Amino acid sequence: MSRLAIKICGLSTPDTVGAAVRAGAAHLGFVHFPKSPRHVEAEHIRALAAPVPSHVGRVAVVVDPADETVAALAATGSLTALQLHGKETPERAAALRARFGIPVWKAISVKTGTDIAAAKAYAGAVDLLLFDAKTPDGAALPGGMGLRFDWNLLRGVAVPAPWGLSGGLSIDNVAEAVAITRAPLVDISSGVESGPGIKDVDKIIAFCKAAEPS
Ligand SMILES: O=C(O)c1ccccc1N[C@@H]1O[C@H](COP(=O)(O)O)[C@@H](O)[C@H]1O
Repeated sequence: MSRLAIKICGLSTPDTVGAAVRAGAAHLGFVHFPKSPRHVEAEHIRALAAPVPSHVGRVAVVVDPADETVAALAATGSLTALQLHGKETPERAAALRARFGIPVWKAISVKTGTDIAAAKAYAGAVDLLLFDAKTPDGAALPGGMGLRFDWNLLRGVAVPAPWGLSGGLSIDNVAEAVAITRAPLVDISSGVESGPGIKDVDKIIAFCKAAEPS
């Protein structure tokens, strides 16, 4: 069985980037969405990503971005993937991938099994599907709120693309989440924070240990 991939998302400081790399994260996430307490500008992403070893992915998280927004992020030359976390259609996701030549991850907001089945429409259009909990109507953010969905919805499901699990993961529940879903990748943001947008080095280390014990 291949190693579980871990993505630590919402990083905004050099020390927490370094901690995530040393703890064994396969991907680092940088949120580019002004409403988020984790928002970082494109130039800040460039600086944060500069010392990151090339084997560690650098993912920009965006929400229904305009082409100009993606162009500015792509121009940093720092990204290994673009995570679309809004209401982007398969056609829009495919168009961004084709125009900017960056692999695209699509977050799928999940409340029911129907949401998981609907992800099929993105197969072939994106490089990875990320199942995340649906946030309530009118919520300030479409992710990063520490909400989880019923992981049993993914039990035994043959997902038609590379995929990952996010939403409400924590040091205490990640092993159970992986045991139920068999997710090949886990993604966490608020569960390794001491306050909104404040990443905690000790929690990052503990999460990586809990996700991949031994
Ligand atoms: O973290 C944010 O602020 C954010 C803003 C806009 C879209 C997505 C965001 N975060 C993503 O949400 C999931 C789950 O986060 P959590 O672990 O439940 O806090 C994760 O993929 C983040 O990348």
